Amino acid sequence: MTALDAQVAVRRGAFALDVTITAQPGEIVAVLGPNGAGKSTLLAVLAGHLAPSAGVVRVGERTLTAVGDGVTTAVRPERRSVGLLGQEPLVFPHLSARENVAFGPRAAGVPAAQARRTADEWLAAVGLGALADRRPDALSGGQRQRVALARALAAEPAVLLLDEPFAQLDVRTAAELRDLVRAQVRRTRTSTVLVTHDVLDAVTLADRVVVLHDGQVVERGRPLDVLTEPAHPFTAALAGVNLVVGRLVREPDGSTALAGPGGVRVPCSATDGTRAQVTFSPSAVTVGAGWPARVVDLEPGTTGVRVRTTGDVLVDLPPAQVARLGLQVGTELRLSVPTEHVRVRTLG
Ligand SMILES: Nc1ncnc2c1ncn2[C@@H]1O[C@H](COP(=O)(O)OP(=O)(O)OP(=O)(O)O)[C@@H](O)[C@H]1O
Repeated sequence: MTALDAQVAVRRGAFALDVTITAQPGEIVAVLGPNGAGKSTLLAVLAGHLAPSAGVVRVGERTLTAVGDGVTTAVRPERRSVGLLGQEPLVFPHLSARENVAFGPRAAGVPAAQARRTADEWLAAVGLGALADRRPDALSGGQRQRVALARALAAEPAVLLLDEPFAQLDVRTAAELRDLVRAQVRRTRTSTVLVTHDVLDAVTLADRVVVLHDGQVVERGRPLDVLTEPAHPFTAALAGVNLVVGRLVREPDGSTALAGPGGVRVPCSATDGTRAQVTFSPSAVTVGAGWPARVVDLEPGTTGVRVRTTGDVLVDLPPAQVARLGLQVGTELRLSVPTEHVRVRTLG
């Protein structure tokens, strides 16, 4: 099996995508980003549906796409050994599950009986051995997605592209399918790129993540590292932590704090004078003393009430405390965070 190695630039009016991405055999690399970040554009280039303005897509020794220096290589999508699993299962409605999965091997010239056997093995591998004769409309959404996964992998692609494949599934089915994808990608050692909005996909599946924002890579690394110490507001929001960028200042009592927008002052142990960012959990914020803030909105949180305050700082509070403080939009309050809950990164 071979690794994916791509360097892609796309210019489309005001939008510019610049990404380098690699995926080793059996590795799952998640591409995270908000709407319009360029995730689908990247997948379209990897799949061969879109020519980049410049760049190279290689799978092992094979060059699938090369644009630049007057050279253009563009291997057609069906010849790239790239499989795709999207939100909607890619299955033929008029074919049985077995015929759907056998389609790839048949198209590659495998004799019918052997292709059927391969299909049955794949259907067993995705837990659908007993349903091989059913057509897609007699299967549940999760089962159809299993057929689509089996179909994509039965063609033995070097690279698998996953485009939010769990988005339409209920929580339980999505969890089962994640397990299945992980197991099969590892078993077949397929280099895999997973595009998703969902942080759960990144933490449960990805070996590495690449975060895209406005077409640019704003961070990359192991999911745990990126989510523990996010460097970009989008990733901080995904990780459920506050991120404040500002300047480190000395307080009258000699301690150091980060002075951020909207009067936010987060105590932290660092040397003053430089630009820095701090991250801290909404549940670490205490109400009573500290910087002056105002309630911007309140919404139900997973463990209580999530209060958004000026400076875009989120505070998670138990409902009883919200009631006791009489919090509503516009209420003025003072906030603080114990230094030990604050991570500081100087920005130079
Ligand atoms: N066919 C197209 N023609 C022109 N511009 C396009 C086209 N498709 C996408 N765009 C633009 O390219 C940019 C990137 O879009 P893309 O669909 O790659 O983002 P995305 O990260 O996949 O977003 P989403 O999560 O909403 O699918 C956006 O500014 C979008 O408006």
